Amino acid sequence: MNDQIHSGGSDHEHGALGDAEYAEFMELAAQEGFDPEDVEGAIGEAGHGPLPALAIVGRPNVGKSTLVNRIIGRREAVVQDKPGVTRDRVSYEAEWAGRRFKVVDTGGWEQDVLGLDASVAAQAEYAIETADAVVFVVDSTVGATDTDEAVVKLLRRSGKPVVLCANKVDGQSGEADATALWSLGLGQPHPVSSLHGRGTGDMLDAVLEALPEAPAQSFGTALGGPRRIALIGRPNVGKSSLLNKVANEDRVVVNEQAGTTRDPVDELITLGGITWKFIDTAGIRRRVHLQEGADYYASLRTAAAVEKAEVAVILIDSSESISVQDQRIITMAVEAGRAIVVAFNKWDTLDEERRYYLEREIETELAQVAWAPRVNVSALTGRHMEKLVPAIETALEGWETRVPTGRLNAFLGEIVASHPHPIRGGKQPRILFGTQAGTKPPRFVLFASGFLEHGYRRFVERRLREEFGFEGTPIHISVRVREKRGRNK
Ligand SMILES: Nc1nc2c(ncn2[C@@H]2O[C@H](COP(=O)(O)OP(=O)(O)OP(=O)(O)O)[C@@H](O)[C@H]2O)c(=O)[nH]1
Ligand SMILES: Nc1nc2c(ncn2[C@@H]2O[C@H](COP(=O)(O)OP(=O)(O)OP(=O)(O)O)[C@@H](O)[C@H]2O)c(=O)[nH]1
Repeated sequence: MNDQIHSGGSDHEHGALGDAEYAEFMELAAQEGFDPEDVEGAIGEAGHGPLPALAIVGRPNVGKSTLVNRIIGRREAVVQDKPGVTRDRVSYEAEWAGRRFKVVDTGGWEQDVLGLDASVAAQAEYAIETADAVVFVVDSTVGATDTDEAVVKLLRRSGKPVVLCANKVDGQSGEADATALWSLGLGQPHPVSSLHGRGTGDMLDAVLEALPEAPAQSFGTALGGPRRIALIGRPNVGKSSLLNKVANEDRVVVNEQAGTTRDPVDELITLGGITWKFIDTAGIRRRVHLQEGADYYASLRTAAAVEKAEVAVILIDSSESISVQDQRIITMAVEAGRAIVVAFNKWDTLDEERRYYLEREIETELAQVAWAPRVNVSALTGRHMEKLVPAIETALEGWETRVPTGRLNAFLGEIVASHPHPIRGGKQPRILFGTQAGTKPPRFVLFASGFLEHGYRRFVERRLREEFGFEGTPIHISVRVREKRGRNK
């Protein structure tokens, strides 16, 4: 029998809405003919804070991707891209028994470039760094291998809760193979068939027990610790130099082996009178790269740093053309929903001509973050270092901005009146009302009488930015259509 993974949103999250605001909003939605449960679900979905993260770890071919697909409730393979390339997207939202969490997929990563053990160790390391709990998948038809044993050591050392998935137990006869995995010393093996869904429900129940309600690294609040910055960019753009410059001291370069547990990698640095936490500075300072798979490790580190940060400072080498790799890094930060500052380094090297071309490149290549504050700096000369902190503050401010529902609806009413959606098939879809259900980054839910075209959504986003700021932050807009109950987008 198949376990039913999606159980529907039945929790009572109000998102960023206050109690009175929420009650008023629900009344409005009911008047307009929306199903209250659907509206509540939409607000809960858009309004949630950072979700706890569950990583799926295991050797190649044990069935990680199949399991991820099953958990997130999708039939097609998650990972169609070739391994070896930076994967821009590694986490997916999932829900089980009314609880939401992120699933971090470590399948399909770079197995040809790295040796098997190195690749699996890197996955495990990434998972340990970013996850709140881990599902360790073993192919029970094969049994525990040396590679599996090595991963177990890493997982044990991390202290993170681990749920052992004995996969490929497609029927009763496989149960004995699962039982044999007690030998790994990770506690009870959960017999599962990711392919058919057998046992996944019981395993997910165990996962929910292991997974904290909120991530260990919840976003800084007024009371929380220092704001967290990820300083990211492709190799050689000047990350170490910039870090040294802002910290005003020379640092020891640390040589690290991937797959070893590291000592503190984050660093507190006081800038502009405020203490900030720079994430994974060890990775930044690391100079001696492994020859093979260096890009792979670099991108894993970047992804991990972005996961843990609130704001990403993306460093670009302005002396060189903006590359696909720069764009991938930007996409990673945007998709993770982080506040973003773009810093153009090595400004001291620019002549008139390069400056001209750089402006053109920015227009064409960096359109996806046209809203991010830009600073032109030189880690070498110290040029404009003092502009970094204000830019970071601006981005964080945009990231945290919340527009009250009343004000938002006045604004939506105006744009609907002045710029109605084009008529399609004799009908004119209208935005009826909306609310900003979440912040960090801002998340809006619009309720409409019909499908809103992509171009119109873009227009609404542009107008939202003009009206309310949101500098330096991605914005999420989801749309609920009245006729189609329970459908998003
Ligand atoms: N019989 C059986 N086969 C399974 C099960 N889960 C996965 N498989 C098969 O095992 C193979 C590998 O599955 P994937 O999900 O791609 O494995 P992976 O661990 O993500 O592999 P990498 O992406 O290489 O790391 C596929 O042919 C799956 O169909 C299962 O529960 N039972
Ligand atoms: N002219 C100039 N050179 C710079 C500047 N910032 C860094 N560099 C040089 O660029 C090179 C790379 O700098 P790093 O700080 O090592 O770059 P990184 O991004 O940390 O590099 P990885 O460790 O490979 O990721 C070094 O030779 C620096 O001296 C700058 O503002 N101007």
